[in-house]
Amino acid sequence: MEKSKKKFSIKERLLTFKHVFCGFKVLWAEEHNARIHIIVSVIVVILGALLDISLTEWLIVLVLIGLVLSLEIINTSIENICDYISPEWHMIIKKIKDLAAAAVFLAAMISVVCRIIIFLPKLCDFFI
Ligand SMILES: Nc1ncnc2c1ncn2[C@@H]1O[C@H](COP(=O)(O)OP(=O)(O)OP(=O)(O)O)[C@@H](O)[C@H]1O
Repeated sequence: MEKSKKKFSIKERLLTFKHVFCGFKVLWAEEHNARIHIIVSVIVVILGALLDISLTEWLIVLVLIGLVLSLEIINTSIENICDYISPEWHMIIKKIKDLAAAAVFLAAMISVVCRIIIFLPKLCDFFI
């Protein structure tokens, strides 16, 4: 049925969460880089609570966690599409996968720099 003619259903909306959890399950099971991002994110949130970072700092930390994890999910999705349409080596597939990986790397590096700016002075105050 055409999407615009479908009736709105809360049950169907709730069922979409099932697909979301399947996505997270695949990510955790198949993507080792994503596991590292998730574990580091949990550590950063715990550190944020322990070091009592400000509201603005929380917003920056949380937005960057969301950005990096979302890009990792999109990267995984792109990799899967590539593997499906072209299991053999291809120059264009290489370009597509490298670009998607570069997007995750860029966000992860910006995130690392912001975390250093936010946490390093607080960690120094705490330990010194
Ligand atoms: N079919 C292909 N054709 C050309 N190059 C490929 C192909 N598959 C993988 N590559 C190259 O190998 C790299 C790693 O691809 P792979 O699919 O193994 O991702 P990965 O090891 O899971 O990487 P990531 O750490 O970004 O998740 C790609 O960035 C690309 O340069």
